[in-house]
Amino acid sequence: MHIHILGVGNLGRYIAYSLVRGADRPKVTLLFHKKELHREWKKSEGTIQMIQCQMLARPGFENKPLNHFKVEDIPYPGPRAPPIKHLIVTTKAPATAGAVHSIKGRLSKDSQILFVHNGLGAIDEVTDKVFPDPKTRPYYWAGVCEAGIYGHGPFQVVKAGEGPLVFGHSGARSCEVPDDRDNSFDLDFLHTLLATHPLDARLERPERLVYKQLRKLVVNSVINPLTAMYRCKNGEAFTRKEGQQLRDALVEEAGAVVRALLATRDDVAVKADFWGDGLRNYVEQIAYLTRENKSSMLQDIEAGRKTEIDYINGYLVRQAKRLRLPCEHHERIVQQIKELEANDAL
Ligand SMILES: NC(=O)C1=CN([C@@H]2O[C@H](COP(=O)(O)OP(=O)(O)OC[C@H]3O[C@@H](n4cnc5c(N)ncnc54)[C@H](OP(=O)(O)O)[C@@H]3O)[C@@H](O)[C@H]2O)C=CC1
Ligand SMILES: CC(C)(CO)C(=O)C(=O)O
Repeated sequence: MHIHILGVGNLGRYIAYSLVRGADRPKVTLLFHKKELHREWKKSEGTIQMIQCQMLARPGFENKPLNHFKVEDIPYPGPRAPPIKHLIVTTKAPATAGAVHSIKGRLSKDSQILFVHNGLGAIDEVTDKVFPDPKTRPYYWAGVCEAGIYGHGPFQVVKAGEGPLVFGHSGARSCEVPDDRDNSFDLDFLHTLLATHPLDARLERPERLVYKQLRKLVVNSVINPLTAMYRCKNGEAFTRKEGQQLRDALVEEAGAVVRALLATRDDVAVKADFWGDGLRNYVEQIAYLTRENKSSMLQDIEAGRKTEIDYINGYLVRQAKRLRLPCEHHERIVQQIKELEANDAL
């Protein structure tokens, strides 16, 4: 088994490290899209290290760095780029379609792609811009990662929060439940992912995966922009007085859009999870459990990077427009975050 990783940032490094620590020990190749990565790779002496957060205070007790990786440039330097059979894409949502496009020539119907990113809509872009033809489209998997990972040193990542990687067969469009009879998946790839113990990878049926993606979308659509706007940790998103009404309105609007997206599903219990106090309490619980974290959106704003707002609140706004539902609070917050992006990038 040979797995390529596209998007060699925090999550990509964590997944690459976990794969070679897993029971199957696949060959793992990191795809480098810029020269700086080679410089950093040299500094780390060609190793990746994953440190458990609690071990940071105990130097000498960290996991050993691992050196079982190959690296390859994008574009491939040789005359004929070998095909990629198993790919894990861990770019941020806005970069995903462009990144996959840059290695399109190496992918085919025989390839398996696992996408792991926050938000929704990036897979739709890959389908539209890279693989519009279903006859040549790879088999898609999507994952929701509940662990918290941040960078520490050259190719060194810290696992700050435990959580599984929930994954399953994905449709070519977000929220689409793919045909169960499509069994063209690669059993070895599935087995390798499930055998990757540090990832705590859990396979879900497609409709359950969509449910998990939507729950995460709602959580991110409330916690991320509020923490970015108020420059606060996740815990404060629910404890501060300021913005209480806005927070409740965001939960309510997001719930209504998601319920409409699930309208064709006859699973009443699932739809009930996106109603009123239950949904609000769920978001509050995640804010509490991750209370010491800085959300990824706040981190992006602080670093002057583009955020994933278009794939989180922006996704909800686009769906609300299509379904003719009100979504003014999310629409406004998208604008506010874009203004912050523009100001902080100056
Ligand atoms: N870190 C975490 O704890 C978790 C992250 N996630 C989600 O996972 C996704 C990735 O997050 P994270 O790893 O933290 O983000 P990072 O920014 O650390 O990693 C993304 C990587 O993709 C690279 N990239 C950008 N464009 C391309 C391209 N065209 N080709 C190849 N690589 C490219 C980036 O490089 P460059 O520096 O050039 O931009 C960067 O190294 C996000 O959607 C995030 O929300 C989900 C759960 C947990
Ligand atoms: C769950 C949460 C809010 C944890 O920080 C997250 O996913 C993010 O920051 O993007």
